[in-house]
Amino acid sequence: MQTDLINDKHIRSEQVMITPAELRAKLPLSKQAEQFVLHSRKTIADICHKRDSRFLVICGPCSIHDLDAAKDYARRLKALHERYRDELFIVMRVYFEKPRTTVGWKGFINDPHMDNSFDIETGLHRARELLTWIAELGLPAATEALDPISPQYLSELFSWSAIGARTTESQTHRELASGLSMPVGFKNGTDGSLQTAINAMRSAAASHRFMGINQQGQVSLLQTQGNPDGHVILRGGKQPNYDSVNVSLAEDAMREAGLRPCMIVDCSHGNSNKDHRLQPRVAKNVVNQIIDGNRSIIGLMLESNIHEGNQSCDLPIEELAYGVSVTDACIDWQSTEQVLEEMASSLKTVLPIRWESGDE
Ligand SMILES: O=C[C@H](O)[C@H](O)COP(=O)(O)O
Ligand SMILES: C=C(OP(=O)(O)O)C(=O)O
Repeated sequence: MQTDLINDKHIRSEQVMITPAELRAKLPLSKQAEQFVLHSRKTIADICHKRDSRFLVICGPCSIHDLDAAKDYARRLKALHERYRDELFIVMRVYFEKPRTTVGWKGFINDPHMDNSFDIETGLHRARELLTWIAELGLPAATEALDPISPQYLSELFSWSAIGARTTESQTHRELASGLSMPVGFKNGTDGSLQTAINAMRSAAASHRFMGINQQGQVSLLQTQGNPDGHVILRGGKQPNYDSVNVSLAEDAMREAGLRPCMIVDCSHGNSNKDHRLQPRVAKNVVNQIIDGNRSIIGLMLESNIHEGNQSCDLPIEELAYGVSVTDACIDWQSTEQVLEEMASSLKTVLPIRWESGDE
C-alpha cells in the first residue's frame, strides 16, 4: 500500500473486497425464499400499522458466532413459529454485527474466526450462506443495521432491522434506515433517552441524500424515499422503561411528535438490568399490559439461546461451550419455549379484538 503521510497516517492496510453484486451472484436467494422475505416484511409492516393483530416476537441469540448452533436454534424456533402462528409472528434474531461500548469482538462478519484475523470477506460469505439457509427454512430473520455498507450484501435476507441504542442518534444510521427495505425499530439511547428514538423515527421517515455504495461497489449518491414502517424499541437505560407508566409516557411523547404510538419492548438490556433471568418477568408484564387494553405495544424482543448465560468471547474457539452466547447473557431454550407458550395462550383471547379503527 502507498505510504501517504498526509492522508494515511493511521491506516495500516487496505484491501479491495468482493462487490455486493458478486456475492449475491455467488450465493443467490431462490425465488421462493425471496417471496418468503417479502411476505414476512409485509406481515411486520401490517403489525406496525395495526392491520394484523398478531404479536411480533424478535427472539434469538445476542450474537451469532457458531453457524451450526445457529441452524440448530433456527430449526427449534421454526417449530414454534409454526405452532403459534395464529397468535405470534416469531422472527429470529440473527445478529452478525455487535456495537461495543468500548472495544471487544465486533461480531461474526468483522471477525468470523474470533482470533483477530478480521477475515471480513469470509464473514460476509458465511453470514449470507446462513441467512439464505434460514430464509429457505421459512423463518424470518432480524438484525441490527450497524455497518452502513454491509446491507448492500445482506439486507435482502432480513425482514426486520433495529438501529441500536449506541447509534440511534447517528445521522448516518438514520439515513441508512430511511433507505432500508424492511420495517425498522429504533432503540432508546443507552442512557434511557426516548426522545433520541423518536427523533430517529422522524428522521428515517423522511427522504435523504447521502453517499453510499451501489451493488457494483461504486461510491454513489443515494436518494432514499423514507421508511414508513418505523417504531420505537423500549430497551431501558439506567432504569427499566417497560412498565405501564413509562409506556404511557412514551405514547404521549410519540403523539406529541406527530407519530402514531407503536413500540416494541426489549426484555433484555436495560429492561432486565442485563440479568437474563429477568427477561421472562418483563415479557409477562408486557403481556399483562396488553390484556389490560394497551394498544401501542406491537411486540417484544428476547435474547435467547440453546443454553443460558454467556461465556467470554476471548476463549479459544475450540473451548467455547456449544449454544452459549459470547456476548450478552441469554435465556435457555426451555425458558424460551415456556415464555412463548405462555405468551401465545394468554394473548389468544385478546388479540383478535385488539385493534379498533383509528388505532393505525
Ligand atoms: O447487546 C449486546 C451488548 O449489550 C452490546 O453489544 C454492548 O456490549 P458491551 O457493552 O459488552 O461492549
Ligand atoms: C446491542 C443490542 O442492543 P442495544 O442497542 O439496546 O444495546 C442488541 O440488541 O444486540
